Amino acid sequence: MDDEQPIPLSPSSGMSSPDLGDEDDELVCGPNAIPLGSIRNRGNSRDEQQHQQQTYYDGDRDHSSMNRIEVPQEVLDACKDLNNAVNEIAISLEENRNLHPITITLDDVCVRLRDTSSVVGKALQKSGLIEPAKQGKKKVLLNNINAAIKPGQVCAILGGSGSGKTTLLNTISGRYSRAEIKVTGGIKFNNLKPSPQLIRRAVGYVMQKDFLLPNLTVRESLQYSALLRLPDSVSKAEKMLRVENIIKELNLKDCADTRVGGVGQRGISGGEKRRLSVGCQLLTDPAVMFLDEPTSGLDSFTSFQVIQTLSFIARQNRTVICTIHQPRSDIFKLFDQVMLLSKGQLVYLGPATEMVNHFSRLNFVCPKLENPADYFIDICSIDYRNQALENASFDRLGVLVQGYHASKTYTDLKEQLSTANLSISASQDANDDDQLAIQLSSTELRSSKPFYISIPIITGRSYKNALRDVATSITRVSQVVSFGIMMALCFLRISYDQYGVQNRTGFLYESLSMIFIALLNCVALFPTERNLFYRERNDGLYSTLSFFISYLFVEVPFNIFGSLGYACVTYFALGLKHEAGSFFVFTLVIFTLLFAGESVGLLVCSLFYDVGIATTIANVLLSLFTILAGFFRPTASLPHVLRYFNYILPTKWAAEIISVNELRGATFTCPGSQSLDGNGTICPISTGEQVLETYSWQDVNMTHSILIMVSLAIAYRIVVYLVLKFNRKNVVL
Ligand SMILES: Nc1ncnc2c1ncn2[C@@H]1O[C@H](COP(=O)(O)OP(=O)(O)OP(=O)(O)O)[C@@H](O)[C@H]1O
Repeated sequence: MDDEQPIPLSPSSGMSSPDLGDEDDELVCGPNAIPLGSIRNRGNSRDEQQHQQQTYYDGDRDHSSMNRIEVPQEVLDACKDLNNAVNEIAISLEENRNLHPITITLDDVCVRLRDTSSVVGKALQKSGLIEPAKQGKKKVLLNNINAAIKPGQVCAILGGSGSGKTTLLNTISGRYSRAEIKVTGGIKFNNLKPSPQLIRRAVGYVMQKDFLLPNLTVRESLQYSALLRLPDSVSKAEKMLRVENIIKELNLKDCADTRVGGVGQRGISGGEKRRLSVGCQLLTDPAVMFLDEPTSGLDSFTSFQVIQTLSFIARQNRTVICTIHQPRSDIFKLFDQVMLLSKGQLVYLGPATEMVNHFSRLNFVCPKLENPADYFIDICSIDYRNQALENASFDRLGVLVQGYHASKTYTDLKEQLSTANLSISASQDANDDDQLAIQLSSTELRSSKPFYISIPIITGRSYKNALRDVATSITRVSQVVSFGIMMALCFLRISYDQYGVQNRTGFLYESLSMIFIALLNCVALFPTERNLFYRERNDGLYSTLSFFISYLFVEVPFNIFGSLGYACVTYFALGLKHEAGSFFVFTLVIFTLLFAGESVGLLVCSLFYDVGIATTIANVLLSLFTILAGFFRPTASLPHVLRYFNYILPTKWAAEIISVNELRGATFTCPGSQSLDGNGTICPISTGEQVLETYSWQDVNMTHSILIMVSLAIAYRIVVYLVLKFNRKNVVL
């Protein structure tokens, strides 16, 4: 490996930008002095390294003297020392980089959907009232897959839509729900049968979609990823060095300090995003990499570059498996092995270069000018346009599968698998996990970081991402404050006459809208963080609790600023009760409403992946929250079911607290026509208690209600935590 020559990552990289091993683009002094890739490419001789440094320094001195700038000898010495230290780390990292090659074998692997229909569902299906669910049919997703996938090669899983590519990739990488899917047969890594949990911790998996934080740069994304993925035994300097190395190896140098970008925000290109996602996984130097549709959504040139990158990383003794829809012909040539699937069956597994001959032997000759990948996928696909075409395509598939089973490639493979089987136990053994773990390097096996380490990292990352987006951050706080300004303009200087009664209750009711504002904010901002969290939790980087607490750390300050801003703007402009205690209670209620609204937002976003569905459901819920708060219909007059429901609404408690807070002890006048007697003596409402009585709030115990409101807000958040932790159904893998 040490003698490997660099492979240009793109056709252009060799021309316009320097190659991986290019001397000129390396810094001599600084944290990224000698990237690992370039050391490997040059060989590991320290003398050679020192010689190169000396040459550079000599050159530098000449240059300095040309410009008549005297660099003090101590500075040069210090620089040299620093550089040597960095090189020492780089060389030791490289020497420790001991990738253990992994061969993956699949032995009669079958994947079926479990019957997860409920008792009611089954009864309805039986009665014919509803269509039988796919699960109810125990659908076979993959049928008797046998394979051996070797290191140092790119194995591409090809097939039409729905042929089972992603299912196969997820099955091999241990990313499936046991409750939904039943896997039989042997999935072995170096003839060991590790548990899906160990596989998930050991392999790199790049999903179809890139989940990255839009306001971080490429370098920062990798740095945070390194801090989360690499074990604490690796020093921070080493982690950063790995990042620089990945930037270089994946040709991300030009965009290293560019923000990733997101919806409506310019950032790096789609291909660079893909490479960044690959880079995040490569940080732990995994011996096995899985990639689901790494070229999806990319133009053909960028797709080519991405597959070239995969070819490059596979040559570092890695086992690289990717699914791909329809590769163009020059991409097809980059694959070493191809697995062709149709309807969950293996139609071919072998070298890409052998495919044309194999299918020709079966009388399926690829036309000269046609892309072989297109041709092979076409002949395997099932044509459902009419019964005759469907039957014909199933017959053709039968011939292709039989032809593959009769081929020498298949016979050799079966022989290889049966020999391997003799030496291992048929069932998964805990020992296999231990043995495979020994074969993997210490950095390769990811383990969940304790919360006291992960929380500061995730929180720092979220803050950076949130504060960089100045417009969103300002909007987040100013939305609440702006609403306060609007309220202040509408209800400016509320008097203590009869109009003041209505204006007060109107303003207090409107203040409950805080719950909506928080919800809308959450639905707009949380999904990006959630998707990254799902991905990183799947990678086993940290726990739900760490994410949950770090989200609180980011959210609570925004809510504090927002509630204080709203209270300051409205309280004095409207002339509400001039008491410090009342101001504090009002602010606390607003804060709790924001917190509860955010909880509802988090809850629906955790339950429903689709933002549209989440928003609709949350809006319906929140309308109920405000309608049932008590301003329209007192709790006591509600039907029984709604009354109990009412008790678990923070808005009910918030409404009575802010009303009692403002109205208890208040007195109202009724000048002139506002009075019942016409001369201002008998007022329709003369005390705040009278107003409270109309809502049945006259006996409210403030301490009691505040405690319930705060407890409910906390309880909502705990429900959010439990849903985030246990509901993994909508998690996109
Ligand atoms: N959890 C599941 N529940 C129901 N059906 C499933 C499930 N997982 C996979 N399938 C079905 O299995 C088949 C294979 O799906 P898979 O996603 O593996 O196909 P694919 O080849 O990756 O397709 P595409 O290229 O369109 O992504 C499809 O018919 C799909 O509907």
